[in-house]
Amino acid sequence: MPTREIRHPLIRHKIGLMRRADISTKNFRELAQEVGALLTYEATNDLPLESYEIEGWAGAVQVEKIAGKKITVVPILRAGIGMLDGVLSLIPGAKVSAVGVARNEETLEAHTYLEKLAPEIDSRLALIIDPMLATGGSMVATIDLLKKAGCKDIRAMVLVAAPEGIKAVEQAHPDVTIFTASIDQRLNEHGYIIPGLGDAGDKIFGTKQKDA
Ligand SMILES: O=P(O)(O)OC[C@H]1O[C@H](OP(=O)(O)OP(=O)(O)O)[C@H](O)[C@@H]1O
Ligand SMILES: O=c1cc[nH]c(=O)[nH]1
Ligand SMILES: [Mg+2]
Repeated sequence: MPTREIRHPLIRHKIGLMRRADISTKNFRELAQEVGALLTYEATNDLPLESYEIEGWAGAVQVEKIAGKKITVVPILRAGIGMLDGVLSLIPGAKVSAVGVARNEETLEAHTYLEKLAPEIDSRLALIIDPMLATGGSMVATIDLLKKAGCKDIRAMVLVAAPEGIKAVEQAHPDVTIFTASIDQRLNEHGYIIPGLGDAGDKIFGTKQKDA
């Protein structure tokens, strides 16, 4: 399914702030959660609703609720944790499935080191969150393992995506829609997104190196 770049003014504004080289850990963290929430709003736009009746202040009233779908949010550790509270602020009852994937900084290959999935994951909508989609290796590995566990409806939310990563995910998993706040220009020779955000995990956890 085609990747969706959400060009909402609030998102454009917040991503702009996140690109500053001198941004503080506090501000980067806050903005990652806020953009995570805004992407969640878009990524859940088509969830089916069902009507039911309640007793309102003026008598019986028809209201709506999300029909049937149970949701699991899947942060790709560690940087994905930086968007988790933003997503849960809109879907507070969602179960969280933690997936640990680390990218080898030399080979850029993704290595999965943790898989702690929610129960009945095969009947849940899975919302994967990770700030960065670079080569796409981490995202493809995560979608692979969710599909192996039986997930059928998988969506991915990333703050910034490189065209290379989008292509890799679309080729490996054409049924998965990517929601992103920005499609950036390219990857550099170290596999970092240009203009990008630098190392999102380091910025969220305060382990940022000077030149990252
Ligand atoms: O698309 P890819 O080329 O796989 O790169 C993107 C991945 O790299 C970063 O994580 P990293 O491996 O640095 O781990 P971290 O979250 O612990 O910082 C980022 O958060 C993505 O998970
Ligand atoms: O640009 C990038 C690429 C991978 N991981 C990051 O944190 N940033
Ligand atoms: Mg990192």
